[in-house]
Amino acid sequence: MPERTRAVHVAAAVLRDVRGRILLARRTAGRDLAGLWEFPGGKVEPGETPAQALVREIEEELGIRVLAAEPLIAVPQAYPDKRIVLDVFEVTAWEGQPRGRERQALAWSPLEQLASYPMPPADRPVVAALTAGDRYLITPPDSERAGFLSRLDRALLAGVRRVQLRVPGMPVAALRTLATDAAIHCRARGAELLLNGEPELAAELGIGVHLKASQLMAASARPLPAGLTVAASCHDAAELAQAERLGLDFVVLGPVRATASHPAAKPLGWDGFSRLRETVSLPIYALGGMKAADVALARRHGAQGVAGIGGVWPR
Ligand SMILES: Nc1nc2c([nH]c(=O)n2[C@@H]2O[C@H](COP(=O)(O)OP(=O)(O)OP(=O)(O)O)[C@@H](O)[C@H]2O)c(=O)[nH]1
Ligand SMILES: [Mg+2]
Repeated sequence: MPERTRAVHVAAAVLRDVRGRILLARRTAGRDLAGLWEFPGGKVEPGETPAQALVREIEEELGIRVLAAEPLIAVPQAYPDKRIVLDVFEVTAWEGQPRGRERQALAWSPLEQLASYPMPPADRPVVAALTAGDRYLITPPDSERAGFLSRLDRALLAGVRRVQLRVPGMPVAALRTLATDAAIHCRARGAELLLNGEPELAAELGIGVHLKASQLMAASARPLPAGLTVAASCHDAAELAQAERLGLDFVVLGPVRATASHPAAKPLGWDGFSRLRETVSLPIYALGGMKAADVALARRHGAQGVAGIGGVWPR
């Protein structure tokens, strides 16, 4: 595939019924990716904005009129024969009753069953945006224990659903105690805790693990059983490919911007982030100079959201 093939821009809709279920449509025979389930929508035509294409496609495919929609996530994805940007909107108001006007099957899926529908690769980050947290908090290296747990509680109250406990150099006994306490606080708020770099201790405690890039590249299989989250730090296409091959749940990719903590690393920028994002279908958090206020910007480049130490914690 030529490096600079222009991406096909696709507008697609998340429609929710009164029970919060999400509408999926099945791609009909004879088209690419036939039989897979997708978010209804289609290609943006010349002269149209993505929002206009959304309204037209949803009318054509479902016979309803979109009245209001907000951007959710735009996923750049490379397929063997083309590149697309899957630009997904949350439709917040519409008129009419959806029906398959192109003989496509429709299904209303509860959020927790979305991931069980076979979908195209570009849809995995969309499902993750609908079901997983938009911020991935990484603990500061000097986490002092008492102060740390109350700070963690504040973050959980602010809606954080994923936390990585990273305390370089802490002796394993102290780390076990801190991780146990942090896991209890996270669980109480429906959040998950991942332990940086210590798969054995994570398995013992029944929590997830976050692998360093070197551990990722040395691994030949997921270090934890299914049901426990495995994530990793990635910086390039080779690390992303390895994470996808091992079936990891998500990764962080960066640095997107220059950071004081890693002054030597060359920043990817958002364009660099997008070009790497499209090579895999893993959910990815953007790392490096991120603030909580950058979530929407990150999602416009196909990230689930932002990961970070300083800027992402509530003050
Ligand atoms: N609508 C839609 N398209 C998706 C999704 N995921 C995904 O990879 N795509 C890809 O986006 C591209 C455009 O979708 P489409 O075939 O619906 O385009 P369209 O409605 O304009 O139809 P047409 O070209 O058959 O007339 C296809 O290559 C499709 O495989 C998704 O969730 N929804
Ligand atoms: Mg379509």
